[in-house]
Amino acid sequence: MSIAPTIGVFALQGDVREHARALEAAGAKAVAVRRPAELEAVDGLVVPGGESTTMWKLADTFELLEPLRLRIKSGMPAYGSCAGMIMLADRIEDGVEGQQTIGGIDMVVRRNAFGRQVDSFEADVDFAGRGALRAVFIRAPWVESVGSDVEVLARAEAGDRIVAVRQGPLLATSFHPELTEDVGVHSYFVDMVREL
Ligand SMILES: NC(=O)CC[C@H](N)C(=O)O
Repeated sequence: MSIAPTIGVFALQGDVREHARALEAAGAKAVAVRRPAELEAVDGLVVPGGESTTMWKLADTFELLEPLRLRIKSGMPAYGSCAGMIMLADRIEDGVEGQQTIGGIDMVVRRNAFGRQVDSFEADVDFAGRGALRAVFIRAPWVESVGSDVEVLARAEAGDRIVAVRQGPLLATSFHPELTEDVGVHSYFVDMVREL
């Protein structure tokens, strides 16, 4: 039996508790990450749903932005949902002026992309070929384009929109699996952390 990996949840903003619960249900030990020393101690990190502009500003103020970039550059597994997907994108569209991300995934993510049509909706998506998963979208971004090293794991809107991607140890979804009972995406991420 493998030991439970310790997975941090970026906890300066966002739906931290929901991710912690899903991670524990998927067999990990979840801890809150608010400072660089806490980041040092984790095997992987979740960046939750919330508001990416606030996350960026708080990460900068609490001197966590550079440590996050460094750990991701050195190969720490990370998973971002919704605002967290925006935070893991190398490039964003429709950000506020000067908005920065942690980066790591070679993709362009459009903020609030679905939001212009409807603020919030649910849909079944086929995640990583594992069959239908109920996906909750809340003022969600979509992935506008990806680099050649990025694997597309899920699409929505009849295949038109990329809503889940993976690049090596980095995973991102437009939707919020932490808001449903299905821990499939968190289990997939916990397995990624175990493998690395
Ligand atoms: N539910 C969410 O995480 C929404 C993301 C938000 N629209 C942002 O730009 O950060």
